[in-house]
Amino acid sequence: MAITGSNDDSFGIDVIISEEDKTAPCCLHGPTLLFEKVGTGGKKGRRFYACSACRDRKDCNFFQWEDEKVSEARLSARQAQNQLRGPPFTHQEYCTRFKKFASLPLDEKKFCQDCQILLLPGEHENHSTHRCTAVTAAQLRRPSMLLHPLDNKKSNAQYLFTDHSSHFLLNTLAALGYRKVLCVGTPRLQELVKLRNLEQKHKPMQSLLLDIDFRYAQFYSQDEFCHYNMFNHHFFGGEASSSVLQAFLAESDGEKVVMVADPPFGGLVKPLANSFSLISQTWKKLQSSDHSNADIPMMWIFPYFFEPRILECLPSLSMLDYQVDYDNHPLYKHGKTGRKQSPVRLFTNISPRDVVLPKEEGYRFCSMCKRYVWSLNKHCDKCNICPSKDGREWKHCSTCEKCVKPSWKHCQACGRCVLPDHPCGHSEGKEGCFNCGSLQHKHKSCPLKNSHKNRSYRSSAKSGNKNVSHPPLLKPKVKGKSGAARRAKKAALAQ
Ligand SMILES: C[S@@+](CC[C@H](N)C(=O)[O-])C[C@H]1O[C@@H](n2cnc3c(N)ncnc32)[C@H](O)[C@@H]1O
Ligand SMILES: [Zn+2]
Ligand SMILES: [Zn+2]
Ligand SMILES: [Zn+2]
Ligand SMILES: [Zn+2]
Ligand SMILES: [Zn+2]
Ligand SMILES: [Zn+2]
Repeated sequence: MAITGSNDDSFGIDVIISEEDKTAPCCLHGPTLLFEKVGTGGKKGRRFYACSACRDRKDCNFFQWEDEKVSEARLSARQAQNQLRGPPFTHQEYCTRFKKFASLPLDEKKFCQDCQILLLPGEHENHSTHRCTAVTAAQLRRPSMLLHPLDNKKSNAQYLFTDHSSHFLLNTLAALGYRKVLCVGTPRLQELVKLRNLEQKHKPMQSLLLDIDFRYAQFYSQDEFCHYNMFNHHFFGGEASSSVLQAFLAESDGEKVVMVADPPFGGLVKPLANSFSLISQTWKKLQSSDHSNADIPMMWIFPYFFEPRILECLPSLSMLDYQVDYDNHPLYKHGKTGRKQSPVRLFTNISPRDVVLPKEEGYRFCSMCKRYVWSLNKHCDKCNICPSKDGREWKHCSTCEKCVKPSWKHCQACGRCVLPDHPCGHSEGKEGCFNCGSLQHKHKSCPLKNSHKNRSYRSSAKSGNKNVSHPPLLKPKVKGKSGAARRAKKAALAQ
């Protein structure tokens, strides 16, 4: 069953996060998530468990009704299958292999493209019909260049930062005084941290990569990489692995930690927010009491149209105008000619005024908003904000009393600004609020309309409230392609 939507037009699917539920069955990707079909008017359907990481049945077809009785035989068959399909080597074994590999003469250093593995001399024979390439010392330091990006759009979506964007991120974090970077799904950032240390020009920084892509275990020690699923906060290496994170989060000698996460864009916001909150809680417990209320400083990299959903889950974050560029993304690439603007932004709890966006790339400081904004994001005196989210210059509509996308026109029949070719009269019926996507209210009573900081998902999750129910932002009627991918495409192609 697909997670982001169903084939039934009138249903959406909500994920239920409960910190107390330790009974979720496991698939190859750790504990599954509990989902619930939600009909129009909030009518609840039968709940089921499905894979947290894969939103395509083809990648992981785990499915179990919540109230389904599973026989012992099926449980052990499942367990056996999970073990069978795991990685070929343990992390410890990969580390031993890496040491051997690093000491080989250059002409014996080979990487099998087909198997995505560094080969030891005795193994060349077995891979003789495969595409094998030589590996230089420089390449060994850039695994993200050596490994083939996993391009499974729905689950892995390994879109790698351009050098430009990753340098911007790293330099910004270094300038803010962070010395430890927790890289959640950001292998290229981890690489840069290590390369920067080699230059010996700056104070060294530490980094720890948490990623589901176990191929990275070939290149990093157990203190530098944990096989981790960010949708269920699952450490595949068990407690030994989660204690690596714990040790990393301790800030000895005043070395400040920052977390940078770049999840696959099709990912569900609520489970991600929950995992990041759990990381923050671990960090908090290690802090001296005077900081106990603050969260771990973080940057969550995600498309701008998820802003309401992210802020609903993690109200202490705010979205910055910086456009994150990717090397291998067909739409979000910084082109030499006719640059297509990336819809991907930074969501952070670091004070926006402190994150200096580069002037030479067209960002400026808005003294009213006290943050750096994109050149086309002009301050509106009536709204008293720099309103643009998508990088285009927005315009003020005095009837709606807010700034709207340049392509929108005010429609009297709908009573709001919409695209000129909208299905008139239907735009705010079943679909609820156009401001935040909620089905529970219309935009006029949207609590996020003027301030998005007054609702807290986190407090209810923390207090152990089992069924924290949220207005689904991921629109219910998603068919085929992932909703995020569709919206991303739509947003990137000018309306
Ligand atoms: C959009 S890419 C981000 C890569 C980043 N831009 C970089 O250049 O370093 C998503 C990353 O998250 C990882 N990933 C995907 N699903 C994951 C999961 N369930 N848990 C942890 N990591 C995951 C992928 O392997 C990939 O490294
Ligand atoms: Zn799975
Ligand atoms: Zn091979
Ligand atoms: Zn402004
Ligand atoms: Zn305005
Ligand atoms: Zn209007
Ligand atoms: Zn209309």
